[in-house]
Amino acid sequence: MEVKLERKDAADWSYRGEGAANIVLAYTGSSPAFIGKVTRIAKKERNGSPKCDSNQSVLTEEERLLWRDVQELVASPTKEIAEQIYTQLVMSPLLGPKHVDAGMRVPVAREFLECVEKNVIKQRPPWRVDVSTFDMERDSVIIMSDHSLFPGGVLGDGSCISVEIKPKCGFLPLSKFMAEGNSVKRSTTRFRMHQILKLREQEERIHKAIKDLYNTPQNNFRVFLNGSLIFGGSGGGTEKTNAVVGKAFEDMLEGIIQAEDGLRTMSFIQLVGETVYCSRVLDELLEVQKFDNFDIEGAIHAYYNIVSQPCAVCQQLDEAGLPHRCSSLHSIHMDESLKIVKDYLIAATAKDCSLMISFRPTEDGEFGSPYSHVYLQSTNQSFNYKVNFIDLDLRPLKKMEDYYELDKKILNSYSRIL
Ligand SMILES: O=P(O)(O)O[C@@H]1[C@@H](OP(=O)(O)O)[C@H](OP(=O)(O)O)[C@H](O)[C@H](OP(=O)(O)O)[C@H]1OP(=O)(O)O
Ligand SMILES: Nc1ncnc2c1ncn2[C@@H]1O[C@H](COP(=O)(O)OP(=O)(O)OP(=O)(O)O)[C@@H](O)[C@H]1O
Ligand SMILES: [Zn+2]
Repeated sequence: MEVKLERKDAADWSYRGEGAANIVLAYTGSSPAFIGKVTRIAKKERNGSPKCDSNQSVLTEEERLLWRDVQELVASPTKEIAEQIYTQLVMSPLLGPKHVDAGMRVPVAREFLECVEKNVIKQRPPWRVDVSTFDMERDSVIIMSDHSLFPGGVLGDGSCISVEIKPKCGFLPLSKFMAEGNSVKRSTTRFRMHQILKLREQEERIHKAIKDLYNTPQNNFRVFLNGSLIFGGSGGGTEKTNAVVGKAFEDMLEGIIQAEDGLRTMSFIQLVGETVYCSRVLDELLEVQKFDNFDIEGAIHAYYNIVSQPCAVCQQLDEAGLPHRCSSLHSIHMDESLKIVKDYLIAATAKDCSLMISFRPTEDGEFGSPYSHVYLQSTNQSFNYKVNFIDLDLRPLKKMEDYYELDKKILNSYSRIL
């Protein structure tokens, strides 16, 4: 596409949401090229380095080794291109191309980014504004389909309702490289244990705002009606939102779920459950999450092999006199280390991505729709649905050290409540 987003285009983009690394804006203008699209713009830490430093070379030497069988990724001249190629060539074949949209890159003027940043600042959660801002060094952004809508927009009176689910890790690790003292990992999910740590850190930080913890469903579940958030927070975490609750949510479902007052929310939840089940999309995701079959307690040793540094973990375990079987991981072939870490990082992407599932009531006599169908027995209704994975970003190799530290922190915090 031969367009560049300039300052004059900024007014056509409105805030949709954000995570730790990107801000997402929805198009509200009238250019046919952008109708039904969102843009995903990289952020950088305020007063710090970008989440992805655009001045750094795209991949480090070790990362180029790790991804050597994906030549296009290794040869990517910019981070945006690398991200897009990773989604397209690594994650999409694993999760199914039908459910993955790598988007397209569109050049942007710095003035566009500056102007959009000013326009949306009031809608951003203050705690995200405090830590991150737009990365003004970027010269392109990703444009992709708005997965909370069906292409072609809202049909007739038919509304489109979407849910966003961040499932996180769906299996319990079995790796023999996990320390005996950490056996709780075999029976309790990381998600559950991590919530305890987050709650503790949150409590320590914002004691006075404790009631927000009850009122907001973090970043694991959101609902959009015709592209507007109606349940859940827009920026992740525990911020207050304008989204509706309880009775108001029930009322909003009126045009979509044909159930009696008071029963629509339950039917809607049934619809989501049924779709997740029959699309089998979580099974596909789980398979990719299971690429992590050494657990971070095993994979970290392969990481030290790759970066050719003495293993800080073995050193600590030895100094503490803790028995472990990890030394054997330092005598494996380099190719094996590369495979362990590559698979771990692919699994990390799959453990953090989200799913967007959109529904619209099936039109009478509709034939040849490219979308799948689901039948909601409780209301005798049929819906078209589509499923998309979002946020399939490449993890930097260096993050292996953070993963190991966070794992320890989660276990320490959990052991305090046992
Ligand atoms: O480590 P986790 O499980 O806390 O996941 C991080 C997410 O936290 P949450 O889902 O809220 O627990 C975190 O999400 P939030 O900032 O909490 O919205 C990010 O998605 C982070 O990814 P990135 O490395 O910044 O691209 C995620 O980091 P990765 O582990 O996926 O690298
Ligand atoms: N293609 C899309 N269509 C509709 N909404 C989207 C799309 N992509 C992202 N969003 C919305 O924007 C939010 C932020 O996007 P995304 O998860 O990609 O950000 P991120 O910073 O990469 O997240 P993370 O914190 O996991 O790193 C999503 O939670 C979702 O609500
Ligand atoms: Zn080691």
